[in-house]
Amino acid sequence: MAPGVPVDTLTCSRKSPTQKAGDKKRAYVTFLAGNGDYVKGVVGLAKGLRKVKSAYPLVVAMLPDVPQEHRELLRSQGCIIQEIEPIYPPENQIEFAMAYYVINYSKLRIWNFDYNKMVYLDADIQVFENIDHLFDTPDGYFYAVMDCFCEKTWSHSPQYSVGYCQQCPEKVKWPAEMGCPPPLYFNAGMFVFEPSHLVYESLLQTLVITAPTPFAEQDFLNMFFNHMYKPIPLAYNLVLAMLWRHPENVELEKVKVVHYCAAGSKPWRYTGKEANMDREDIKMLVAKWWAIYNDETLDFKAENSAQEGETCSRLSVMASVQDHAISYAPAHLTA
Ligand SMILES: O=c1ccn([C@@H]2O[C@H](COP(=O)(O)OP(=O)(O)O)[C@@H](O)[C@H]2O)c(=O)[nH]1
Ligand SMILES: OC[C@H]1O[C@H](O[C@@H]2[C@@H](O)[C@H](O)[C@@H](O)[C@H](O)[C@@H]2O)[C@H](O)[C@@H](O)[C@H]1O
Ligand SMILES: [Mn+2]
Repeated sequence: MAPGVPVDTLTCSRKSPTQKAGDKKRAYVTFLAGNGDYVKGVVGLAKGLRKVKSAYPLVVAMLPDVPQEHRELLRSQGCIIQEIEPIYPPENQIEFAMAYYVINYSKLRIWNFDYNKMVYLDADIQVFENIDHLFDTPDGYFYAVMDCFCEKTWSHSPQYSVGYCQQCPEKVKWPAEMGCPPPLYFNAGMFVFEPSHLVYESLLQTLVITAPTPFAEQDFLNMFFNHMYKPIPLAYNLVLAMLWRHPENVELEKVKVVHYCAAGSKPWRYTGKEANMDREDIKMLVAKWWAIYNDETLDFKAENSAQEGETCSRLSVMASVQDHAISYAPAHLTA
C-alpha cells in the first residue's frame, strides 16, 4: 500500500446539518471554464454533495467564457458562483499532456477566495460518501491523493521511461544512476487547502518565473507545495487508471470519491469504446454518476418561497441548455 496519512487521522466527525454563521468559513470549490459539457459535471457534483448531506456549500470558480444559461443552471442547483479571471503560464513552447490544460492554471485563483479552509474538486469528480471530516484535518498542510505515472499521458516523463511508479516503488526501483527518486506527487483533481492572499501572491509571483511543464498547474502545485504535502488515502480520489494499473492498491468498496479522469471516462461523454472503458467496474461507476445526475429529488430546493422567487425558473433554464444526452444514461449502462 502506498505511504500516506494513517487513515485514523481522517476520522469521520458528525457535522451539524448546516454551517452556522460563526463557523470558520468552509466550502467545497470546483472550477468551470468554457461553454462545453463540463457544466454537467458541476451539476452532478452539486447533487452528489447534497446526496451525502455535506454541511458545506459548493463554490464554482468560473471563467468569463461560461455562458449565462450555464450560470443560471448552476445557481438553480444551489452553487455559489465566484467569477475569476484566467491565469496563463509564461510564454512557452511546451506541449501540455492535454492541450486544454493551459486553462487549468486559472484554478490558482481559489487561493484568493475569502474562506478559511476549502476542499477543491475537479468537475469530473463525484463524491459518493460524506467527506466533510476533511475540513477538520490539522491546518498547515496540503492534503491530496498520490497520482499514478503509468498512463500514456506520462510518456514524456523519466518515471514512465524506466517503468517506475510511486504506487509500487518496489516493483521497478528508481535507478540509482538517476539520483533520488521523484518526490511524492499528488493528483490535483482533489485537494484540501487553506486559501491565503499571501500564498496567492506567492503562487502568482512564482508562476511567472517557472517554465510550464506537461501537467500544467498540477506540476506547478506539486513543486510549490512539496514541503507541506501530506498524502491521504486513495479513497478520497480514485484516479480511475488505478483500477487497471494498481488493482492491489484499490479497495473499491471503501472508495468515497471517484475521479473520472481516464480517457473516455467522463460520464457525460461516455461511449464505452476507449481502452478499459468496457470494464464492469467502469460501467458501474459511470452508471452511479448518472443515477445521481438524473435524480430529481437531489435538485436544489430553495429554503423559502422568497428565495424561490429569486431562483430563475429551472425548467426554462434546463430547456435552454438541455440537449438530448443530458437526461439519460447511455442505454447499455442501464441494462
Ligand atoms: O473545458 C473544460 C476543461 C476543464 N475544465 C475544468 O478543469 C478541470 C481539469 O480538467 P480535467 O478534469 O478534464 O483534467 P483531468 O483530471 O481529466 O486530467 C475539470 O475537471 C473542470 O473542472 C472545465 O471547466 N472546462
Ligand atoms: O492540468 C493537469 C491535470 O492533471 C491531472 O489529470 C491527469 C493526471 O491525473 C494523470 O496522472 C493522469 O494520467 C491523467 O489521465 C489525468 O488527466 C488532474 O486530474 C487535473 O485536475 C489537472 O490538474
Ligand atoms: Mn479531472
